[in-house]
Amino acid sequence: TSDVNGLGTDIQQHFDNTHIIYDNSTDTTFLRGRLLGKGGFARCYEILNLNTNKIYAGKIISKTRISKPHQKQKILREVQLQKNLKHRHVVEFINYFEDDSNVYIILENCSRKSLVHVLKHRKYLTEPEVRYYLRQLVAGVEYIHSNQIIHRDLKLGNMLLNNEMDLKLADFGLATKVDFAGEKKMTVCGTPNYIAPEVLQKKGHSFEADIWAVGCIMYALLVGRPPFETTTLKETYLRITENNYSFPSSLTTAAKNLIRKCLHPEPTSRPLLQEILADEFFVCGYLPHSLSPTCCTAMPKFPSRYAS
Ligand SMILES: CC[C@@H]1C(=O)N(C)c2cnc(-c3ccc[nH]3)nc2N1C1CCCC1
Repeated sequence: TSDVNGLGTDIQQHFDNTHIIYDNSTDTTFLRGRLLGKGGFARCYEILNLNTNKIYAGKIISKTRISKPHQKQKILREVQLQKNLKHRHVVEFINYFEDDSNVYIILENCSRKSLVHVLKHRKYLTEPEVRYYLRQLVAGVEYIHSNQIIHRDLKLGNMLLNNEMDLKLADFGLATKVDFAGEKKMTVCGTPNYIAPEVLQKKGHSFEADIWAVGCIMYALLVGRPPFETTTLKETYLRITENNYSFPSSLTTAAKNLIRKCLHPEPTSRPLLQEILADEFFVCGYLPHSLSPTCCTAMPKFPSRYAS
């Protein structure tokens, strides 16, 4: 490809001019780049804004896939929930527009993908790394909860990393807005990955369901697999309702204690987000304020004075 707009061929490499996307609401032209993956109805691509030469991530949903009104409503709800959120650890919503064939959701690019990819390379992470990621996750969840939003699908695949290794909370496809204090949601339309017992049992759920997921995420990062994973969904759901999980001996007491608190079967007995950050696990261990990108593929060596 020729060097268009002085971008340099290193960036141009993923884009060709056979897929031009035009947003007439902002008179912006994009080039569609490489496929990043699929999420629900959407096919996700890297896209290049030709007006600014900036790269974004685009969720492109064919209108044939959302022909039924409730399917279109679901997309519009996701956009409604995400568009007003502005926080360092929540994926930035850039724009939403349509053309005759597709609906487009333009989002911040997170070039280092998700913690799923990190764990694929690393198997499991060191405690300092888990503190680093969890602190940012909790900050992002604190922000959305303060905006009366429950994410309801916190999982490694929705914890994305930008080029600077900042964690960004993604995918509000199962999220919901709490309309009044004390409101309990009775259903989720979709299947959360780290689903809390009260959601499974349809006993009414709220913000505490996200705390349960934080506990599952912490376990998965330290152990390399989720706490309730089995070969069948039915068996996994049985273990969740029975609160049946165990720790490998490799985990420290502080880590086990915090996970246990987050995975309490009684939602109101789980810690608040502020209490998680004040927990012994965070306070009595090294919390790096930055992480090298090499941590995506290789175990870091922290200065020995910061043992664990
Ligand atoms: C667009 C959907 C989703 C997402 O929400 N964002 C913000 C995102 C950003 N950059 C990326 C990205 C990956 C590699 C470079 N950028 N990916 C994102 N994803 C992925 C795409 C496939 C599954 C989830």
